[in-house]
Amino acid sequence: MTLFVNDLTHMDVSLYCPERGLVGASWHVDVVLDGELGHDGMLFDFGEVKPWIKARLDGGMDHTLLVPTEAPGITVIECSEGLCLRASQPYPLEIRGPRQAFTLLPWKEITHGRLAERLSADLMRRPPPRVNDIRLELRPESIDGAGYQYSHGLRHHEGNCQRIAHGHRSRLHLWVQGQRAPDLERQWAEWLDGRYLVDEHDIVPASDDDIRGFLTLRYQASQGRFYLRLPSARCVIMPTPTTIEHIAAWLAQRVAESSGQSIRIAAFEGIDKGAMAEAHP
Ligand SMILES: Nc1nc2c(c(=O)[nH]1)N=C([C@H](O)[C@H](O)COP(=O)(O)OP(=O)(O)OP(=O)(O)O)CN2
Repeated sequence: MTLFVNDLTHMDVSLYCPERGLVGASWHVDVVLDGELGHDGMLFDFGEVKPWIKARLDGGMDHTLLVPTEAPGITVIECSEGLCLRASQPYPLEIRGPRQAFTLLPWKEITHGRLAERLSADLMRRPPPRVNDIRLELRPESIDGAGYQYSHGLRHHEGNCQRIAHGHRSRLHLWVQGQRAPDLERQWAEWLDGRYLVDEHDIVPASDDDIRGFLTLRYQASQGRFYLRLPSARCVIMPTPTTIEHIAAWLAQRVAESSGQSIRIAAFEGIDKGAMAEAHP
């Protein structure tokens, strides 16, 4: 018997890409299970399959930085924080943090198809009773308008969002005088795409960095110590934590000031959730 659960949960990660650098990603998670029916006529109670798989993903790859360790220019070593990733292309980057904030993949590049195979195999290591195959699929959200892929970390978050390099692929909706403004949406999404969103309180003042055009961020959170150094040109600095509420309010204000118009915004954080804000020039 085959059971399926579409859109069981979402995965939000950042991945290191030798062509694009640090990139945020979000996927729908669809799952198919094969096995034998029990005396209750079920393969696996939907009420149990969902939390079982979500817990395995949340405790594993979700909200980690995915690192293709065979990609050119990558080194990963142990350090006092846990692991240290250094990359030389497309720009110099260093990220340090506790081990659980990284997923190391012995590959040259990361594709969501390959990740899904790996997750399916991980789930099958300890399958539930009567389940003899699990196939998981990671499905990018279909975004017909403007979208962008950003990375960030929330120092004050008690859960996995404290990890300094996790991210999202997000829609952006803007309204001017009650009408959606697709050109403006595209313009701002393009500007944000591939950026790291910085809370200015996390920046380590370092004059050398300023001169060389780099930013260093450092903070301590409940999972451990985090560190990130990357070119300032890849960053957008905000005066607040980069929660989606602050991103929405800050972006609405920037768009209003630059366009000279009153703006309403829906800023998504990954798939199907986010914050709304309004601003006036
Ligand atoms: N009110 C807010 N809550 C949370 C924010 C936020 O900005 N405002 N941000 C986060 C994290 O950044 C996180 O990356 C979001 O994680 P997500 O996976 O979307 O959250 P859940 O694990 O709760 O949801 P699932 O998609 O069901 O896994 C967290 N909270």
